[in-house]
Amino acid sequence: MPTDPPALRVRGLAKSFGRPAVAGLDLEVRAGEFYALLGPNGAGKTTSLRMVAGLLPPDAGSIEIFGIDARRDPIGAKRITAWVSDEPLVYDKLTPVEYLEFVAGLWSLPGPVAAARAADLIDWLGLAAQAHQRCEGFSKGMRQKVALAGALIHEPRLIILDEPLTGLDAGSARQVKSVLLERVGAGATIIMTTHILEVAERMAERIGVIAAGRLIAEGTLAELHAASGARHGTLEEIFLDLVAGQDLAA
Ligand SMILES: Nc1ncnc2c1ncn2[C@@H]1O[C@H](COP(=O)(O)OP(=O)(O)OP(=O)(O)O)[C@@H](O)[C@H]1O
Repeated sequence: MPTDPPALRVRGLAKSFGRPAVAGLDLEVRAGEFYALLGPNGAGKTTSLRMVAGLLPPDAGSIEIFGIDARRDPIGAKRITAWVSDEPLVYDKLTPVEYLEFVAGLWSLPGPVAAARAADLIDWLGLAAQAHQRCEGFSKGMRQKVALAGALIHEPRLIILDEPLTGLDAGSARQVKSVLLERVGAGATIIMTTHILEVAERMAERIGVIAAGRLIAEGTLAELHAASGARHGTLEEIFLDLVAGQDLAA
């Protein structure tokens, strides 16, 4: 019986900026999974995900999104993928409602569908009070929420987020987390980088650890604990142990 393809399958992904940033990354994320990608600063997380999202050409390697070869068919891959950067880009002169209408138009969503989804996202992300104000006066956190709503409006199957909770206050972080969990509940797959280990620990089904452009460990929290030399089972202990081991091996 044929098996469904994974949400993401990356093999031998490489990118160098003079020196290697991503050095032969292999990564597989299952359909419907919430996957957190951790790693020290400069480990290659953002570079890897930018290549997956089609924003940066790889030097080598393959990327498949739900079985679509993203290098051969970038448009097909982008159609089912969302990318949310940690530097949100929204159009200052538009209001959140106008911005969502605009993005929905790019995806050719029927008007009533777009309006219903926009209303839900605005409500879930706590943007109702600003829904008709221009984005130009918004804080970084508010822009981040508008950008997230824009990325989700076409109901992508794979949602890739780079540090989505950085700079959000506790209330906004909770709203974003619950929207993400709602999407996973509805069948989407999420890959998220974070330095907030508690978020990875609580939300992700599996966690991958990248160091020096390679995946050095992967699994559930229990599996990572077993693979590390950490005595205690907190993700912080495990992460620091795994990364320290990598430094010695380098
Ligand atoms: N456009 C670029 N030009 C030159 N070097 C780059 C560029 N983008 C990334 N790099 C380098 O590639 C390496 C990996 O960077 P990347 O941003 O992918 O790491 P990261 O794991 O996301 O780090 P952080 O946790 O600090 O965001 C770093 O050494 C970085 O300086």
